[in-house]
Amino acid sequence: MGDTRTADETGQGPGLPPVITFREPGSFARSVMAERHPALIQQVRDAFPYGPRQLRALDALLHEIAHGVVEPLDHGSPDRDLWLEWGREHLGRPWFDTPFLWGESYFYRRLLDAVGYFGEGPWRGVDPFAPFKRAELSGGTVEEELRALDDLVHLPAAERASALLHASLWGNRADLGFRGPGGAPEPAGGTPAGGLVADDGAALWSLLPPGARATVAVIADNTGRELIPDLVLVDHLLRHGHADRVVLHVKPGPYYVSDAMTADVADCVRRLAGASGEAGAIGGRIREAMGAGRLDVRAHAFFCAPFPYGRMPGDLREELASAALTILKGDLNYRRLVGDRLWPGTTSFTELTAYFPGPVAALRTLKSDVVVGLEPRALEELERSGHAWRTSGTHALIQVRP
Ligand SMILES: O=P(O)(O)OC[C@@]1(O)O[C@H](CO)[C@@H](O)[C@@H]1O
Repeated sequence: MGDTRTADETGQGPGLPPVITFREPGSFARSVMAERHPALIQQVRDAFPYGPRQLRALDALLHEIAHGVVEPLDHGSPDRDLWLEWGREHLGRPWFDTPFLWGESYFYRRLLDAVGYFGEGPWRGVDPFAPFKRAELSGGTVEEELRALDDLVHLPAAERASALLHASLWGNRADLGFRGPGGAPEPAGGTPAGGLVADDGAALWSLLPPGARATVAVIADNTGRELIPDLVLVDHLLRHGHADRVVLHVKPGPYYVSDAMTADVADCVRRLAGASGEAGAIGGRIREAMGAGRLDVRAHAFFCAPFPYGRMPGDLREELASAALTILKGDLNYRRLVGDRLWPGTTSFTELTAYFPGPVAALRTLKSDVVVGLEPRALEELERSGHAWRTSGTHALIQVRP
């Protein structure tokens, strides 16, 4: 069957670089659908004593991805109609023909259907990724990272601020979806292996002068080893007057394995508050800030939608417009911010994000092909390195559009 979709429907409009799909043999996106997703289905299958219904549904999803076409959500799924609309151009086609962003999002939504997350049965509301999140939170690496906070207490404020910003940035490297079979190995802990390919850290701090009574929005990404340093940074912003109020935006449901939901925020705050030393003190202050409404948690449905931020609904746009700065964490948020396309690396970050309702800072380790805003010389050097710098999580960036 020929492709009868219009340029608009495929996202391959004139003048724009192609939208990334799973089609390209050897591409990173293809490896996600061909290897990472099947491995994840297996991991979830192994982590729970599911009944025959869930097991059959997981096997069917696995088979559908490899051999079938994209099927709609189950009858009775609360958002079936919404996804019928969102998937108008993709349902009934092979999974590998869908855009990377849409197909990946829909995969996670289908996984939730398969395990009965929205169903009427006993598995309703049981996060299929909870065992992985829990193991990370109680592991030795988090323990070490919490203890390391004691070393920062005596640093001058500016140095501490910079260290905490970088901890939040590199926390994005600790991504549960990024490990295990089908995922690139997590770079060894400790110091980052690569460097920053862009560093607008100074511009970020200049947008948050102490005492400005600003609201800062943080669009969170992963829980655990990423959300903990995010919360530590939030504490610093509130404590040192860089922000008067912080709104932490999390996902309304399980997504991309380790993405933070409200329950995960609660677990991370509990983990911090239960620790000794500086970590415990930060945990106590975060609890207090939440109780006083100085740290608000929101879980807007759009954060699990398969679209770039250019399509954000009016209420979210209005909310972000009122922030002095939106800090946007992680790789997927970056893809959604600039558009999941094969942009030339030197495309202007400022121009691509001009639509965003207010000043925005992207904090992201590089874990997919999309990157913009690089200096031509830096890009040349990276390309010459022969290293998988775009996808391996060894490099990171801080990009700001004031
Ligand atoms: O948004 P995050 O947590 O930084 O990264 C999510 C991620 O691991 O998932 C996708 C592949 O599954 C990639 O685009 C990206 O690297």
